Amino acid sequence: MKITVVGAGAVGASCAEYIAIKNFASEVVLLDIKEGFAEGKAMDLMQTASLNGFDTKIKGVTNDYSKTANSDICVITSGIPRKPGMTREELIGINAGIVKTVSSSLIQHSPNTIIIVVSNPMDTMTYLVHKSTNLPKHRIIGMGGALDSARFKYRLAEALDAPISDVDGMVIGGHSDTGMVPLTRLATRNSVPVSKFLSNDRLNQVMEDTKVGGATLTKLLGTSAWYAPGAAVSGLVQAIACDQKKMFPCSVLLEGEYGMNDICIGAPVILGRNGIEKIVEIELNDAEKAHMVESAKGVRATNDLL
Ligand SMILES: NC(=O)c1ccc[n+]([C@@H]2O[C@H](COP(=O)([O-])OP(=O)(O)OC[C@H]3O[C@@H](n4cnc5c(N)ncnc54)[C@H](O)[C@@H]3O)[C@@H](O)[C@H]2O)c1
Ligand SMILES: O=C(O)C[C@H](O)C(=O)O
Repeated sequence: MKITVVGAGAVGASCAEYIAIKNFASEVVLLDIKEGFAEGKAMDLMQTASLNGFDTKIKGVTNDYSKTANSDICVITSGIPRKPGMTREELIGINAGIVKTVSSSLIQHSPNTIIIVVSNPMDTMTYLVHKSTNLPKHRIIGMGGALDSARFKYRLAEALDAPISDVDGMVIGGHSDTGMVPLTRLATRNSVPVSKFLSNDRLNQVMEDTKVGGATLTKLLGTSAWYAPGAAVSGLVQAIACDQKKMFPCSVLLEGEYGMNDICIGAPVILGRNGIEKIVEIELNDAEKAHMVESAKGVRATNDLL
């Protein structure tokens, strides 16, 4: 199993590290445009192999796509991150050009690859990859919902004063400060709806804290987060590589599902060796449906900027 990660910055390197530590891939190629940067990150990571007990070979290359040839999965993290006070949508001007060029170069060398898009604004970048390549829809996956759901579970566990392993929950919709749809109605602690333990006000607080999860970290760090994003990407990569048939909310091209067409937005999918093996349609109530419609409006407005 060969995996390429484009962008050896904070998220790309973290993602490569988690993939290696989980020890399911034979090779990870880390590619960056900055001379020597990916080579340095790869060497540093390889020097953790004996300490962390993995055999995955991590190779770094400067913009040489021939070294990515025949990758089973390619992850795109190249592009600029936001600074405090910015929205993800403001990154479109620079990141659209990068994502378009990078996806085309990847496909030239790995025509059968599955692409995972991470660069922001992620739903629009995923849509761009659909529009600018001829890859079938099941081979283009946007990562956002897996991260947002992890943050939702963190906030739920905090509110419940419970271990995170007791908590389950999912965030669908657009990966933006206003567009996320945390499904509080369906969240549980050991199969018991969380509304049994938390007031509506507390649940609303959890929902709002989840939606601004990325912005909160950006304010604290001065740039956007990387550990949880890297771990979330590695989870998707592992589900595909190991044919796990796991369910994650991912940005996926909808063709009628959730009453939407011609948009990439977060919805639950089953991930296995073929990429997106199924889009799961869950029954939403009227408020959740309205939330999804609003979320899609925001994503479409950003798509219109392409
Ligand atoms: N979808 C998500 O949930 C999620 C989570 C975190 C970050 N992100 C996004 O991921 C992107 C990367 O974030 P980061 O913190 O790793 O940024 P970073 O600046 O640390 O790393 C980005 C890397 O991309 C490289 N790069 C730029 N143009 C390139 C090109 N044409 N080819 C190859 N490499 C190129 C840069 O040299 C840099 O090393 C940002 O757009 C950020 O908003 C998305
Ligand atoms: O917040 C960001 O800009 C980065 C990423 O989308 C995140 O949610 O951490």
